[in-house]
This record gives sequence, C-alpha cells and structure tokens, in this order.
Amino acid sequence: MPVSEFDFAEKYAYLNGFGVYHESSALKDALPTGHNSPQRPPYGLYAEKLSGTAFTAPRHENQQSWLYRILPAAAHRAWEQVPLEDYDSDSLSGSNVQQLPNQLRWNPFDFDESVDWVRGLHLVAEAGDPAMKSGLAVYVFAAGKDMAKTEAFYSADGDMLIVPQHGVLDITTEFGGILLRANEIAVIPRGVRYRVDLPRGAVRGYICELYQGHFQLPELGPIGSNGLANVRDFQVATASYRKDFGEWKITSKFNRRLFRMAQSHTPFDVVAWHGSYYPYKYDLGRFNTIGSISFDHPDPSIFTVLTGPSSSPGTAIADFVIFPPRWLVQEATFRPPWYHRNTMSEFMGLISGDYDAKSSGAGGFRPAGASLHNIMSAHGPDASSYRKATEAHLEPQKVGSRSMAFMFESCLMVGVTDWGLKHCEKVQQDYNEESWEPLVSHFDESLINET
Ligand SMILES: O=C(O)Cc1cc(O)ccc1O
Ligand SMILES: [Fe+2]
Repeated sequence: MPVSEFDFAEKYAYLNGFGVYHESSALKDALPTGHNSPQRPPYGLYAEKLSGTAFTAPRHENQQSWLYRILPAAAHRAWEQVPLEDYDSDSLSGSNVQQLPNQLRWNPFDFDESVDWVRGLHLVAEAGDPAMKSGLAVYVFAAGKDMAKTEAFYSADGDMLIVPQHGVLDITTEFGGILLRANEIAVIPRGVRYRVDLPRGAVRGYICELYQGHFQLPELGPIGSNGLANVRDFQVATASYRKDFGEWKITSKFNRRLFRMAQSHTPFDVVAWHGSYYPYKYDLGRFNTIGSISFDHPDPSIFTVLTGPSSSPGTAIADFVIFPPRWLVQEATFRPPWYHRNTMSEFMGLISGDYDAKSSGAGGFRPAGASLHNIMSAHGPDASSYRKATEAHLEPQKVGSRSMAFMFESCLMVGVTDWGLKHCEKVQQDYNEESWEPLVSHFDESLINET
C-alpha cells in the first residue's frame, strides 16, 4: 500500500516523472526563455549550472541542471577539513575494510537520538574508491536531532539512495523539499546541497552511495512498456527559495572526509531550475510486482526498482531490489529463494515485517537488521524455512503482507568496515551455524522424484 495513504499530510508539491527533463519555478517567469545564461537573468538572479555527467556524455545519459539563484554556490569562504576528532571518522572511512567470505548478519541497528544526519552516518560496507569514481558504499544511519538550522551537507563522493526504516526525514534541498518516510526512498545526487530535519524524532535506515554513474530504471524487456517501478511514480522536488543572508556552514563529504566552509547566504536560494539532474523520491508501495504464475522461483532481478549500471551490459555496480508483499502461486515448486552462490554480492536490509527465506525471531533477520552474502558465499533458506517450504500444501499464498525487505546487489566484492564488523556490536556470531548447519540429508537412492 502506498505510504501516502497513511497518516502524514503531504507538505510539498512534486513533479512526476523520472529520467526526464523537468522545470520548476517558484516565481512567475523566473526561468529565462530560450536562453540558459542570459546577460541578466530574471529578477537579478545568477545562473549556475550543476552537471551530473561529463558535458559530452551521450544524450541518453547526459544529466545537467540550470539553477537560477540569489547568489552562486561559489560565493563562500575557504574549505577546511573538519578535525577527525569532531566526528566519528571511523564511521565514514573505508580504509580498514575487510573482504570476507563469511555470511554475515546484523541484529537491528540502534537508534541514536544524540546526533544529526551527518554524524548519524555509519559506513558498513564498501567497494571501490570515490576518488576514482568507482564502486559503491553502504551505510546505516541513525539520528535524532535536526541539523543545525544554518547547516547544509552534500556528498562529492556519489549519489545517495536513502532507504528509511523508521521515522520521517524532512529534506530541504537546493531544488526544493522532499518529505521521506519509511517504505519510501529518495536519491540525492552527488553535489546537491541539503539539510535534514526530523519532525517525528528518531530516524533509522540504510543508504547506498553510488560512486559511479547514476541510478536508472531497469529495462523492461518482454514485460513491456509498464511494470515494476513506473516512470510517473517518481516524485521530483519543486523550487522553493529563501532569502537569507545570515551565516551558513556547508559540510562536504569529499573522499570520505568531512570538509567545512562558511558563507553569508543560504544555499537554499534557488528560485527556479530546469534540467535532468535533480533529487527525487519514490514510494515502494507503488511498485508493480511481477512474478511467476506457473512454476519455479524467478531471479530477484524482476524486483529491481533502480539500477546503477557498470560498463558491462546487465551488470550493476548497485541494483536496488525490493521484496514487497506479493502472491506466490507456483505449482510443484520450492517457492522461497533457491540455495545459491552468486557472482554478485548481496547486502540485504529489512524495513518491516519478515522475509520468507529467513526466520524472524530473536537472532533472525529482523527489521532494521541486515545481512551480507558476499561473492560466491553460499546461502539460501535457513533449515526451518526449508522444512516449511518442502512440507507446505501449495495453495496461492500471500507472502510478506505489510513487509518490505530489500537488497543492494553489486557485481563488486564489498568489504566490511571496522564499524560494521566490531564497533556496532550487532554481528550475529552464529548466523552460519544456526541457519544451514542443521540441514540434514534427505538423500535416499531408492527414492525417485515424487513430484
Ligand atoms: O539471498 C536472498 O535472499 C536474495 C535472493 C532472493 C531471491 O528470490 C533469489 C535470489 C536471491 O539472492
Ligand atoms: Fe541471495
């Protein structure tokens, strides 16, 4: 069910449509006609270009926007590195990541009401290098404080796909506002300045930061022209500006380190913008889930919401895949995921409910927890899920009602940070032994297939 049908009143207006050109103006005629950079833009605004791809990227990949603002972003004082002792640098640095073949699972991550958005980011896993614009990073976040009223943040390292598991994020961006709740996602592209307020208190969730390229919709192939996440269900922020010449601080995540500068004006002074590079949100309840109506368990790629492609066709640096409530009707089929070893790595999280291949009790896969099955690490249903699935009477069955699991799937081997392995203190020590060691052999040479 779409989140918008729940109780929280919409605060912002959005434009509908993804991967397309949009324009938005908070004042009549603030967008120049014909020109991008006229000698004197309307209302005495400055024109500023924000590029998300190389100028010469092919048209179908090219993402740029023109911002018409009260003062350009360049009007600021010098950047200075934020001293490492001022934040938990261990939480942002990927310097000590370990690539492990162990199946890993985390108990639910804690809330932390003592910190704001920036200090609430914890890097769990990473592959690649933001300086080389390659790879991805996975964070969990937990915060309970609004960012300071005159502070904004951006990441120069990549596009952040934010997956809240709990709470409400009121995100003010240069392009306008986005209100984000659990069961919705938002993408804040590289470089876009924003601040996060928490109108309902504590928030918690997950982030996939794409160091290279941008998220796009998966091809639909034989599915046809509609299905999965539909273009019109993506909601784009609309221009809304403030006139504020007070002291502002901007924090930048720049190659996993924080830098800060001061300026004498708000960064949220964009009166109008147009282009194809902008922040957006999507309600996971609008996903049009498609599955097998005959037999066998399909690959989870049919549940891809967004994909961040590598240069190899069909091979993602990061796929964002969800497991929404759905009907299972396959006949004579082992319905949960099969046992598998995957050439891709799989980081999973649970927003709500439970996941059909894993037990959900204490020590299981629980909301706000996570798991990582790295490249070629064997996994599949745990022993009790296996037993239930093999003994089930196969009627049409609704799975995951009110539940939402997701996966960041990557072609890269991800390493886990010290925070993820030790300091968070959430790793389940017996995950492997408890899940798959209890599996017993049913092999009997006198049995032939009964199905
Ligand atoms: O491992 C998992 O639970 C994720 C997953 C789900 C699925 O339906 C098929 C393959 C797969 O990796
Ligand atoms: Fe898997």
